[in-house]
Amino acid sequence: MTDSVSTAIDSRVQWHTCMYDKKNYLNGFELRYETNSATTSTTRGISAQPTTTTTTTTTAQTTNDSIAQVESIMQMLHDTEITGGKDSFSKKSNNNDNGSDDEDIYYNWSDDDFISHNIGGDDAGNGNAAGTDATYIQNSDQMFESQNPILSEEECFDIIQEARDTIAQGLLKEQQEEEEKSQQNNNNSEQGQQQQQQRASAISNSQLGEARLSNMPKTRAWLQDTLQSRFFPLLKSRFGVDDLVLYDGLVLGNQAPSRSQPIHRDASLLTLNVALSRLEDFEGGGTYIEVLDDTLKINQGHLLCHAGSVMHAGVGINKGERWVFVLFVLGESQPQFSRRCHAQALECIQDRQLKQAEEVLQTGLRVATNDHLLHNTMGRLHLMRQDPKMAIKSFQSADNAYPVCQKAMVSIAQILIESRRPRAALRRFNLVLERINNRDLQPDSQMSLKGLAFGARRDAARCALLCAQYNYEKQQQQKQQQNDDDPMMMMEWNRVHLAVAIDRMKTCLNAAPNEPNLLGMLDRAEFLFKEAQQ
Ligand SMILES: O=C(O)CCC(=O)C(=O)O
Ligand SMILES: [Fe+2]
Repeated sequence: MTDSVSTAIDSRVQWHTCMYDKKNYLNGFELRYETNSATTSTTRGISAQPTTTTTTTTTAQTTNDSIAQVESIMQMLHDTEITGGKDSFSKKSNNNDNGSDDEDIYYNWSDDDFISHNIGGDDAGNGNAAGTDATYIQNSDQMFESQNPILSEEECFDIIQEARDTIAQGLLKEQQEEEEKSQQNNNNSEQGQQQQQQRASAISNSQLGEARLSNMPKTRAWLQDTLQSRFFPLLKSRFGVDDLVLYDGLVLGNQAPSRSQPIHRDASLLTLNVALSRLEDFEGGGTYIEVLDDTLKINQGHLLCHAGSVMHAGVGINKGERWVFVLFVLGESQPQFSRRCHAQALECIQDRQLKQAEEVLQTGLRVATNDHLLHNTMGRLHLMRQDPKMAIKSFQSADNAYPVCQKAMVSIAQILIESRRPRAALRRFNLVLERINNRDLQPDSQMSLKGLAFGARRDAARCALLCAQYNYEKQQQQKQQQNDDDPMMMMEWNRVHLAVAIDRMKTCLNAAPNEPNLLGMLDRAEFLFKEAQQ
């Protein structure tokens, strides 16, 4: 186990030293985005998995030794990031190469400088909204938004400018490499020339993307001062931590139309998000906070900061351009074992090293019993091993830890459908839809919520239809046999549940008019409903 984990770690360490290598770069991108990974496709994927590795479905016993090993590897990763962060971003003496002679102001932040958003879950402590590292920071159940700009218009402009150049250079480099490759293939052919023209126009359209701080020397130099004078004191004033190290940062640029990010937690203890564009520069956008089910939109130069483990997503825009500056900050004495274990487990799963993945997940759960992402991924792992019972247990733990997200409960319902238990599945879908409470039908609701609710309504209706059909057939048989067991009860069930199911199908048809499956289901449900009324 240790070997494979070490190999994976080597490749991640390498990623930090080689930021623009595309493969590793994407790898890092995925690590930054730890999403609620229990999805429908995972459930459907069961039959596609090789069966040779699925014979042992028992839970591997994690020994104290392997826990210690995993923990020491995670600690090593943390130390590497801390050292890397200090090397890249800490202030060097006489370093003022950002062209500005201004003495920066050492702000004294007070509560009045911020609007705070309570993300603490419900009164019973459910929700785990600030994540498992919350105990390390004060006010972890709050997100803070600055009342005033933290960066000047000029500073925002300069950062965007450098990010644009960095992204364009990256694209250019990529395209040159591709050109070299394709030139070898179709030297001077007409097709080759056409491709070159297409590439040239792609550059002039200034495709946006993300620029990493490691490729932005000017912004990095400017940050060495600004971190100490503005950002770290600000974070200390809000979260009471003073062993902060900037580990990584990016400038994200979106051009309309752009899609929302997946809901994720960051690879950070604390995250700073500074708006570089003015609100009037785009439509849509903002940062969606899952536990609030709300999108926070801040104006140019303003800042939003939160525990990295708060589930959130940058929202797509439908007009204009939106730039944000995101800084990922670590606490030197907080190695964040659980999120590191999760990231590691995802890599092991990707490499189909399921046993290793389980060991790492179990180690994470030892230190963070309430980490919903660890439970979710454990559920996925059980499904890959064709162990639906254990999967349901893990998804249930994920749901208990973070009932804000409905994906774990939907996964349970889907497992129950596959196990031919539509009535039990329907109860889970009902719970999901009760919790969503039609929020997805609001005009500004998130696409991900819309998608999840659409699926839950459709599948709930399908389950109700299956049960109603069963009741109907039973009633018909009993009529023939003149054996009056209790058809009234069954018809009462059909009346109540089909009415709800028909309503749900109609709601789905509003979003997907003329969808043939839904129309067929609706037809059948209306017939059964009429029969139940007689
Ligand atoms: O676009 C935003 O507001 C959020 C960006 C973000 O969450 C990220 O890049 O990790
Ligand atoms: Fe993020």
